[in-house]
Amino acid sequence: MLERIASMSPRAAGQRPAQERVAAAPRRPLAGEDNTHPSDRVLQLWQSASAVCFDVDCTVASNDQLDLLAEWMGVGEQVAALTNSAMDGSMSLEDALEKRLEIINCTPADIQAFLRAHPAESRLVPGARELIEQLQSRGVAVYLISGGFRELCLPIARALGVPPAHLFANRMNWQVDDETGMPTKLVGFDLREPTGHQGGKPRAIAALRALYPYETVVMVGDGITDLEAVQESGGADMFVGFGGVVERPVVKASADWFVTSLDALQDALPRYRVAMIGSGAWACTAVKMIAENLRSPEKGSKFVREVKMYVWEEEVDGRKLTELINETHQNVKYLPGCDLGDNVVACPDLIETAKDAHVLVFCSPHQFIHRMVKQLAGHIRKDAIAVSLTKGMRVRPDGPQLISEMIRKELGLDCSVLMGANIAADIARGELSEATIAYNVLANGQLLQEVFDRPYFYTQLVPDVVGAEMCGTLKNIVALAAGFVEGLGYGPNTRAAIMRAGLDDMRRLAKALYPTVRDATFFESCGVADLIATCTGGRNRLVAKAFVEAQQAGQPHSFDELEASLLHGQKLQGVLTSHEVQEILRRKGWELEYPLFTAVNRIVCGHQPAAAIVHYKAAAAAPVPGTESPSQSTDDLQRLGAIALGARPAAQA
Ligand SMILES: NC(=O)C1=CN([C@@H]2O[C@H](COP(=O)(O)OP(=O)(O)OC[C@H]3O[C@@H](n4cnc5c(N)ncnc54)[C@H](O)[C@@H]3O)[C@@H](O)[C@H]2O)C=CC1
Ligand SMILES: O=C(CO)COP(=O)(O)O
Repeated sequence: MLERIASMSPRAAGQRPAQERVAAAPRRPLAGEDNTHPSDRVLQLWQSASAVCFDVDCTVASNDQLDLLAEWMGVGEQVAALTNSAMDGSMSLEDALEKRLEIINCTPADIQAFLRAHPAESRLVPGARELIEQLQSRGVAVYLISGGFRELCLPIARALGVPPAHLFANRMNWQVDDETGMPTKLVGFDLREPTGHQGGKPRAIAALRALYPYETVVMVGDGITDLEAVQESGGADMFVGFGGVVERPVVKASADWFVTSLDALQDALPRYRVAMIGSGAWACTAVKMIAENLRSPEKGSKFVREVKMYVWEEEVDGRKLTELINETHQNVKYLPGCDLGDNVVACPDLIETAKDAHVLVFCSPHQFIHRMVKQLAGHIRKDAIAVSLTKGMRVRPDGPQLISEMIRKELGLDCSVLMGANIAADIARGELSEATIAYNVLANGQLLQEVFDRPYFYTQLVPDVVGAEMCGTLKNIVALAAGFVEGLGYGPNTRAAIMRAGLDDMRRLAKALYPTVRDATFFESCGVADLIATCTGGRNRLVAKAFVEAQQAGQPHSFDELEASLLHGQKLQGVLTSHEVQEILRRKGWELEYPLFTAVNRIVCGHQPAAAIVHYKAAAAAPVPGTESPSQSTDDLQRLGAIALGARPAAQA
């Protein structure tokens, strides 16, 4: 991720959903060709722009500000003639600026009075603020590059939401009073600014490109100095001529695209497609929220209304599940009774679902993701972004691989995660819930907030993808422990003790495997809140409790049997995760360091009875039948409290 540097950095290349990137500039329009409609190539460049530079006077501000100041000072006509000469190219920019300042001859007090009398908000070109807002919300860097003066342009930048650091303009030179040290008289302008010279705009753009890896830069402006931006190497890739305030024939003839309204540029911005990969209880709840957002009129200019959902096809009551969903707008098997919305389209074809999407939401049980990702490779947009709602990991010979890592590696996409205290069925009913969106690229996290945030679903941004994902993954093991103690009939003290011990294992293991993980992440929704929600209301807890109760009733059932009978097709993640995590602990020789995780795994594997959970340290240290457990030394047992607790490992009892 590229962190924002003084709010100036672009998103990392390839991490922003946008149309396909094109590096080469479009050909110059032929004489007489109609450039008032964008060609495909021009549209492609506009939609893939990583930075857009706007001229100020007569482009985003509805007049030439120096002319307006001159009018205010009573020398309007003389100055306007010089302005037009410079914009048409019949006089050099330096000369025109110098001469105009000489005529205006103002003081700082005159400028302040002028700005008070002409508030910037009332001088914006219609649609300028909205266009800039839309570009910024898509992660496009916006700059103002003016041949005018900073003193006059700053209020315009502020009114447009463009940071001062994104404004390139000339600076007035002031004579300073020797007595007071205050500026008094205008004495020309600072010639060191590139914008004070012919060819200054392409130079300013080249300087930006040297700093940031912008692939496509577009210049928008009304004058000949704006057109220069594409005429020198290192400058912009495309020039949009703007004739909404003044129409200049040379500019119109040479622009790659000529518009008279900024709305035309906004209308041509790409609208993002969102696709959901998964159709279980949480996937359906999430797609319901997404669909609500995509239906709302305010989102219409930015997102495509329809959201495709990949459904693992199966038959329900003799009908295909996808057909049932598309007919009833409900997933009758995994989230019955919940209206997903008429803009959700169920699709049994994974590639068909994902191929056009700019935002790919992964929410399948973790054991299926690797196969899906392999299938998708080479069939998705290169500029898409991904977010994973899946809680789980994969273990490879060289160590663990989180789902977000897998997506990033196999598909080459930036992948954020959304994790939190989110029991699907409760949120589907509209009950208030919170989630953490953990991002690598801030702008992508912000875009995801627009996709997910609902009045009953608040998201918080956290820059710790691995930390959030480790929380979501590991808490499923603790939830099994919580189910065991509940099934055993223990009260709140014991349940809280188990949750605390689990949180401790979670935090230490996350940090041991990924040293960048932040402690603060454990206080977010993805951390302690999800732990509480899952340990008190989730499916892992439910099935673990039933596991104990079945044993106590003398009718033991395996986890697989209980999953099938209690969850009706929904998938338990905790048992698989317990095995995966234990494999990591075993390989690293860390089994005793994480006693709650190890004890849960011993119980899940049948090496310990469920009752051993309340002596989890002893249970973790007990020998595993048929193996040489490294945890059998007296020192280890004493250190872990096994002897102090007086516990006798079940296998030996
Ligand atoms: N249900 C919940 O409350 C929450 C679940 N999660 C996480 O979200 C992820 C997805 O869970 P849910 O949406 O709840 O799913 P689910 O457990 O309700 O449903 C299982 C899904 O897997 C699909 N499936 C079955 N066999 C498949 C196969 N061979 N290939 C591909 N798909 C297959 C089913 O069609 C179904 O859509 C999990 O990692 C879970 O931990 C996260 C937060 C809340
Ligand atoms: O992750 C969850 C809640 O945030 C759901 O957990 P379960 O899979 O145990 O239901």
